[in-house]
Amino acid sequence: MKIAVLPGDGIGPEVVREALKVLEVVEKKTGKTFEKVFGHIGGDAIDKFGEPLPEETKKICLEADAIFLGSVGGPKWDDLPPEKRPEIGGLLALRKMLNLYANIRPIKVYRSLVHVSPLKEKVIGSGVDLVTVRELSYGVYYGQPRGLDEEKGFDTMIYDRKTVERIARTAFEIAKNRRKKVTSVDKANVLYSSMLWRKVVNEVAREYPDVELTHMYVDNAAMQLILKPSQFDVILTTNMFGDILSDESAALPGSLGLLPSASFGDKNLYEPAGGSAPDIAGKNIANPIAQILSLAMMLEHSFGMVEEARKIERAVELVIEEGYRTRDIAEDPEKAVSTSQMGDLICKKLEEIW
Ligand SMILES: NC(=O)C1=CN([C@@H]2O[C@H](COP(=O)(O)OP(=O)(O)OC[C@H]3O[C@@H](n4cnc5c(N)ncnc54)[C@H](O)[C@@H]3O)[C@@H](O)[C@H]2O)C=CC1
Ligand SMILES: CC(C)CC(=O)C(=O)O
Ligand SMILES: [Mg+2]
Repeated sequence: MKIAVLPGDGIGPEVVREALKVLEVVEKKTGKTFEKVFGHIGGDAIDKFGEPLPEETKKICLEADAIFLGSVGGPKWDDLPPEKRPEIGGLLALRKMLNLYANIRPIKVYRSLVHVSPLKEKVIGSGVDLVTVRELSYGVYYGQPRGLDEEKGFDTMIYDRKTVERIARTAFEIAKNRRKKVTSVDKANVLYSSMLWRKVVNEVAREYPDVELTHMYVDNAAMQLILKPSQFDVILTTNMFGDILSDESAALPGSLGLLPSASFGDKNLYEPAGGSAPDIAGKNIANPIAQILSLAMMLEHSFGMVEEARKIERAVELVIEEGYRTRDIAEDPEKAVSTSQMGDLICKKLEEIW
């Protein structure tokens, strides 16, 4: 069992370190060992190799059974030409290389965090448990032609039938095992690519008569997520809309530091939904939970370790229930625990409940 570990930039190395501590507990308890091969991506790789996705990193990823990533980017590299930047030349290039077509971002609001949410208790307390299924390898982040000069910048949003069918099936399959509701989010009143999206999603829906499908325009969906988040079960959407709406969904429990993700393709990749958080990097205050829950998703989806994944989720929930908080979710920042303390607390709890 080989894992490519790419900590990346900003808070990436800090939160990956905590997740690997949790993996150590799993190894100790199960007697299974994972080979971890570390690689460089993003700004970290630019500084070391002069490019955001070096050949060595590609090789490490292709030889691994799963990829575990922190995050990339930061102000230091923002002025590089587009294709050399950590985000486009690093992360997006890696996603394309691995054909990562589906990005799964589940979010739950823990009961003990209801009051941390910026929303009123009567809105958030009614039960929020949703998953964004985001198309990850096409759409406006990849469409050609695209270009930039002093006078003009342009991108192209393209979706073809095959791509929409594939991600729609992923969403319906996930919904089958949940509350059986898919909300497909598009902008089919304006965008041609969304018109095709909606048509194809309707066709795929016929294969899943037990799953209820509704369509929603993205502007309304952004509002409904805040107004009545409990109406959503599975949100099926495009690359850019999913990027935006999933960050918004992280605001429901109160922090991006709680939102994990799994991306499925030729190889699976696991990373928190948030970025490198340069505003808090290097201070040992970032929330490691998104990275730790991404680890749980990796154990479940890449290594079939479902029980172990549930145990990690339970340990996280119990530590939160006991009142421990990193600064992003703390009512009183003075009482917040650090990144490494939160990692230790989760490890200790995991050992206790194993
Ligand atoms: N997957 C990736 O590697 C991503 C990379 N980025 C890159 O990250 C850099 C910063 O981008 P931003 O727009 O600021 O997005 P961001 O997601 O890094 O941060 C947004 C806000 O959420 C907070 N936050 C994020 N993760 C947190 C955590 N674990 N604990 C506590 N607070 C957390 C940050 O402190 C910040 O206030 C940019 O270079 C951007 O391109 C952005 C999104 C995803
Ligand atoms: C480089 C970005 C597209 C990453 C991002 O914001 C995301 O995947 O959520
Ligand atoms: Mg994003």
